[in-house]
Amino acid sequence: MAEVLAVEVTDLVKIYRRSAGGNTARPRYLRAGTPEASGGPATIPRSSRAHGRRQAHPPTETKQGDAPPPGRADRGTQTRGTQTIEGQVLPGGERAAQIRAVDGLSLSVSVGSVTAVLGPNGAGKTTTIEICEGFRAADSGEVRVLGLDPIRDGAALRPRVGVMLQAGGMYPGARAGEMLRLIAAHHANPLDAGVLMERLGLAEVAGVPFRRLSGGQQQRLSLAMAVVGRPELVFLDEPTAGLDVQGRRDTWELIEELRLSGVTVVLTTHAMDEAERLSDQVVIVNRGRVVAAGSPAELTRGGAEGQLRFRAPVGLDVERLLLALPDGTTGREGPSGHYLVQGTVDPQLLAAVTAWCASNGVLAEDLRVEQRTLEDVFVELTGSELAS
Ligand SMILES: Nc1ncnc2c1ncn2[C@@H]1O[C@H](COP(=O)(O)OP(=O)(O)OP(=O)(O)O)[C@@H](O)[C@H]1O
Repeated sequence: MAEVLAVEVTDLVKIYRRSAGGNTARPRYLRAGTPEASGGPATIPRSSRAHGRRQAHPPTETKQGDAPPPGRADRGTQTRGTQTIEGQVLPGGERAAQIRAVDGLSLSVSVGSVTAVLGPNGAGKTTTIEICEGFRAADSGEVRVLGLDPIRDGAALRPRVGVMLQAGGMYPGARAGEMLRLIAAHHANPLDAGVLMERLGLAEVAGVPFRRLSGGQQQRLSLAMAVVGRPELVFLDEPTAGLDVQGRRDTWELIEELRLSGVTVVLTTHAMDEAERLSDQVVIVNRGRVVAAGSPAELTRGGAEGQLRFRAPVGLDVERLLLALPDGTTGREGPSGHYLVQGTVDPQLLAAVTAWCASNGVLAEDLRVEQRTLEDVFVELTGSELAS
């Protein structure tokens, strides 16, 4: 029997266009903000979160100077950060840059599963999620959410889908408890708002206006608003970013409960432990494309059977070390003074590494055998380190 998919994205492309004079339009949260997406009223966007939480869309890596000057080549392509940026001269001589934020991305999410979307900053995660939420239009590709088109069928999807944005969708002056009850009132069978506030450690700030909540409290409230309507599917964009230990735990427990009750969860995160612990499927995105997808076990099973790690003085000649090891063994230094050797880890490999160190006067400290981790896979595929 065919697997039932909650989200299906095929060959998605999203290009942001930036003219020299201005920014690309932000999503129209007034028309489709978090509460509205959950069946609530229209909402007011905030340009940024308090307490350092970043905007839904930070300034792009593009500078005005990236576009070629008039009279030279019309187009120039370069890669900056994680995105491809194409300079372009518009008719009339205005300079523009195009950023391929999403570049042929495909993924699918089974009903009742938890999917974690990982990727370096600027990889295209939020853009993809916002297209699935119906807040942004794609340039091309196919998106189906619960079998429907997120924009055309937005009205039908709103009561069924919960959304937690990175920013936006809140009335700054409304009290936390009022706001949650308001959203709950727009749903046929909501969770008890008071109980949910209690669960997420918000009971004591129920009477505090949104703008006076701490960053972590604002985030917990956003999560509560995404789930209060008992959605079938929730999109959570970095749900634990900036939360304290208790906040992370509360959020994880809630996500685990959602999964147990059959809710499909799609979340973005930079935290390895979160992805590993919560998700049935991990999707790694880099430069607007999916570079790997599978369960944490499937992703970490591939490649080397194991690895050796040790600490030693910075700048060892890893090439020479590898010449002394069995064929097929790979290795690198990174971060400085930390060495990784990957291959078939057996007593011979261990002996060869220690023999090479001994003959080169190197004291290998903290030498240990490890299994490949999700972070190793991530670094291999994207070349970037995840924040933990
Ligand atoms: N409104 C916009 N206008 C122009 N460029 C944008 C806009 N929104 C996003 N971008 C650019 O598109 C690319 C992908 O951004 P996106 O927010 O989807 O990445 P992300 O993977 O969610 O990153 P992060 O981990 O930092 O949240 C980045 O280069 C970003 O600067």
